[in-house]
Amino acid sequence: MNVTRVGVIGASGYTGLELIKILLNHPYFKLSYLANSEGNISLDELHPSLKNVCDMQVQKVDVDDVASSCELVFLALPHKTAMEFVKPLIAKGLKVVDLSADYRLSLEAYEEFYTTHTDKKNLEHVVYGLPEMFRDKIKSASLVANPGCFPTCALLGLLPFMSKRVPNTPIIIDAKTGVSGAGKKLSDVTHFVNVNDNLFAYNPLTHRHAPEIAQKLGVSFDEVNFVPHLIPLTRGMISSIYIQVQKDIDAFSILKEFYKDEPFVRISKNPVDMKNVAGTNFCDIYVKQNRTSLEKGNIVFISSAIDNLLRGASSQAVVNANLMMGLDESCGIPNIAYVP
Ligand SMILES: NC(=O)C1=CN([C@@H]2O[C@H](COP(=O)(O)OP(=O)(O)OC[C@H]3O[C@@H](n4cnc5c(N)ncnc54)[C@H](OP(=O)(O)O)[C@@H]3O)[C@@H](O)[C@H]2O)C=CC1
Ligand SMILES: CC(=O)N[C@@H](CCC(=O)OP(=O)(O)O)C(=O)O
Repeated sequence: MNVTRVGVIGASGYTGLELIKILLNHPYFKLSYLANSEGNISLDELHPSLKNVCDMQVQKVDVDDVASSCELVFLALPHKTAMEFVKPLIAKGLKVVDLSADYRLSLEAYEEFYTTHTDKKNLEHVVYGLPEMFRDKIKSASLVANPGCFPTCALLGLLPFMSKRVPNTPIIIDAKTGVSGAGKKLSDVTHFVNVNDNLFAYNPLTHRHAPEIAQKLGVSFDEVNFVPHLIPLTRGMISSIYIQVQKDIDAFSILKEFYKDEPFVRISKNPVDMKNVAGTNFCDIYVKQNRTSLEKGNIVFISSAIDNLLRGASSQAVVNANLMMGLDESCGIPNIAYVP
């Protein structure tokens, strides 16, 4: 099997570090290029945890250097910055997995919830990188938009039940995330003193991930009631989801059948937790239906858990890269949780 040379731009960030850790152990990807905004620094100066593990240098990003060093590149960059690099990298024939939100939405929704799009051309052929939805398209994609962490967690919980949903009833997603979801930049909201011993909702019903969830479910933004909460832990995400479904369905059987061939979705008979997926690409899902029939149908409670930095970002990105390079999607992907 040929080895593919890969690069990470955004190597100093949280998802960049997770990418590096996975790629260093990957049997068919060779980490060949690392960059951040300033460069000229060794990887172990940026990430002391990698001392005596990897002695690579981190460069200031240069598109020609990326093109001569890699066949595939991961962009672990902030929104807006990512699309500035996608354009020239795709033009040079590289395959790109973009972890930012720049290519996840339609042009109209992106410009409403983010900013002006500067690379409309590549929006036309991008593939949304949720393998359970778009596996075949990902295999032939040159540009993959890696999903957001909340959308990954919510979509995997909701997808099995959308065909049974009572039309025009609300979809309610109450989600909790660890603080690493905000990236390494400092802010008052994510300051230790604000987060420690605390729990609060933010951007209720207006968060930028609601349109991403709605578009992939094929429903309107108004039907998705999404409220994220910040919780005082480093990594992990859990979504408590409520939807109304047709009467007389067997929710557990539907969930099991829907994911029976999926390597990275585990169905649980008990409510799921964050710890059992931390450090892995798994999404664990539990479902419970309310037996009391409403006039139109029953409420179903779905609980889904992921590691926001891995299934919500970096390990899902490497699964997508595996598919793009014709590899088994499980190749090099972490599957043993940080327990205890
Ligand atoms: N954290 C998470 O759980 C998730 C994050 N994402 C998305 O992934 C992307 C990365 O997130 P995250 O790792 O958390 O972010 P961080 O803030 O931790 O890291 C951002 C990285 O981007 C680099 N960077 C910023 N501007 C430039 C530039 N102009 N040129 C080169 N490098 C630059 C930074 O380098 P420097 O150190 O030099 O500033 C840093 O390496 C974002 O789009 C985020 O929304 C997606 C899903 C989950
Ligand atoms: C705690 C926290 O701030 N989390 C981020 C989600 C991070 C993520 O996955 O989203 P993107 O890839 O779309 O940036 C947020 O709520 O915006």
